[in-house]
Amino acid sequence: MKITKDLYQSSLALLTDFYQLTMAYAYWKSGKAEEEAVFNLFFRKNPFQGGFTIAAGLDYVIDYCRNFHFDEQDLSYLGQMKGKSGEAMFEVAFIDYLREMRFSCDIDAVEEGSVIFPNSPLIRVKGPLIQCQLLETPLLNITNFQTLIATKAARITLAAKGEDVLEFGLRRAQGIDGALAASRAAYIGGCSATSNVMAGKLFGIPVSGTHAHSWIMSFDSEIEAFKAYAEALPDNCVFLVDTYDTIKGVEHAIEVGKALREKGKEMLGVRIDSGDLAYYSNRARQMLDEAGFENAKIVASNDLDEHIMFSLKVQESSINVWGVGTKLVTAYDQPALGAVYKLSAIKKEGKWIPKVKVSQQSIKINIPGFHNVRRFYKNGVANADMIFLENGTNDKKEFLLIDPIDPTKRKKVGKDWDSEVLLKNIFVKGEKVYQRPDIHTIRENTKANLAKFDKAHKRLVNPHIYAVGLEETLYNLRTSLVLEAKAK
Ligand SMILES: Nc1ncnc2c1ncn2[C@@H]1O[C@H](COP(=O)(O)OP(=O)(O)OP(=O)(O)O)[C@@H](O)[C@H]1O
Ligand SMILES: O=P(O)(O)OC[C@H]1O[C@H](OP(=O)(O)OP(=O)(O)O)[C@H](O)[C@@H]1O
Ligand SMILES: O=C(O)c1cccnc1
Ligand SMILES: [Mg+2]
Repeated sequence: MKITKDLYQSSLALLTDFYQLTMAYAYWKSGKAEEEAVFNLFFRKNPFQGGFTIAAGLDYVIDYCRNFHFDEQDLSYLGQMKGKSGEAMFEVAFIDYLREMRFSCDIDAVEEGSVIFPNSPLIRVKGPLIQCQLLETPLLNITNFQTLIATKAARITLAAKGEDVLEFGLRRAQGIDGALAASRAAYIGGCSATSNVMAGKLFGIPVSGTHAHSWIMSFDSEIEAFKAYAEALPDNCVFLVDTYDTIKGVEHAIEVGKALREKGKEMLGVRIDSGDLAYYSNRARQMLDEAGFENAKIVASNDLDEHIMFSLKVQESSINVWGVGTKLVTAYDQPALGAVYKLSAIKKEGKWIPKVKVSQQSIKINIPGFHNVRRFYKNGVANADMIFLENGTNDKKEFLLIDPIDPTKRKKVGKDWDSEVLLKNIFVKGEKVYQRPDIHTIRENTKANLAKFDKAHKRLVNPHIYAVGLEETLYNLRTSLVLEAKAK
């Protein structure tokens, strides 16, 4: 995909918070830069008050890491930075160190399109402390947004119950980057196509589109406009019927549809963009069916989201293609996922030392150590996720999972149950070992992965909480580290 290279033609190493560089410098000065560390990227709450989250953004993360280096322009920019006293902020020897720095971390991550839950690691980075630190901001930037949008798209596609959702968000998206990443993530989440032509070109996403009111308004009458459009694009006729009067608009579409049919072409459908979408879609369906256009689709748009779509389904509307823009690509009801990136262990004299950040709020206490996630299935249905220490006691017959926030919530899973480990090897010592699936496969995986979960976790409001617990050994380690830290 090479989005970074195609868009910026340069290094993205400075796409970070300044404090990552001040820490990087201080790590280097104090001789800690090359100490080995492990960081985990995770979020604390499913977005949109939902019951699941869809991972996205790994492809960008891979490109970012592979391209990770400071080029001469970056270095001269850093070299000229001055502190308050007017002296150079960073020593020349540090700038030289950055020049030679090459990405050499191990990265394990859940694949794009995976169903994921709060507190589980999404990405685990192990490597020189300085590199792990510098990756914090860009990895969060990429993952927070794409995961959020893929999740919103998955909710919207669930509400569409198998019908096509077209992503129409470009005009309302958060800038150029936001639009491109949103179109990509929306496709991963389940949308069928985008109106964003550049996203189509860059990512290979199907592109689709109808026409706007301006097309109709540029003619003296609606019928003339439909006829001219049919003349120009006989294979792409979805007529927007609501510019003046939706019912008359459908009549005009039928008239032009009949003329098209005489030429051996078929009208694809109509689009309704205002008014009561349930009422008008049902009227349009009836009129189209009576005129022999049973296969013509009814596309609806106008500030749709999963809740309005759910309601339109309950109202038995006849909409069968959903155009969704603003509320999808801006993640309208929750503008950030809130994922974080925390140090969980550091190696001292060849030994991993687990680390916790203590907080008054137990939700903010991170999970220490070198951990991974295992998903257990019962009769093919996902049952619980276990966060466990990779080098811990994993040879038990059954595992006790303890909720990281409320330790009274516990659950047992059998070792012999079907299960899979969610973090996959992506990079080993800076070398990519992961074969990226193409974007269509990722989209299919999202659908297949969601199908493994009970519908109680997928309902739009008040979902049943899916169990994610710390394996007992890890829970005990975390508790003892917290008590130890509090005693300090
Ligand atoms: N039957 C329906 N049930 C629930 N929501 C609906 C229904 N029909 C339309 N909506 C939604 O109600 C909102 C209507 O918004 P608004 O009043 O701004 O549009 P409008 O007046 O119909 O059209 P416009 O202002 O674009 O001409 C939209 O979000 C739309 O998706
Ligand atoms: O409503 P969204 O989910 O964002 O979908 C995209 C919208 O963009 C277009 O019109 P635009 O909103 O530009 O103009 P309009 O609202 O006046 O129709 C289109 O007709 C949709 O209404
Ligand atoms: O193709 C469409 O119908 C379209 C594209 C962008 C925004 N609204 C509608
Ligand atoms: Mg609009």
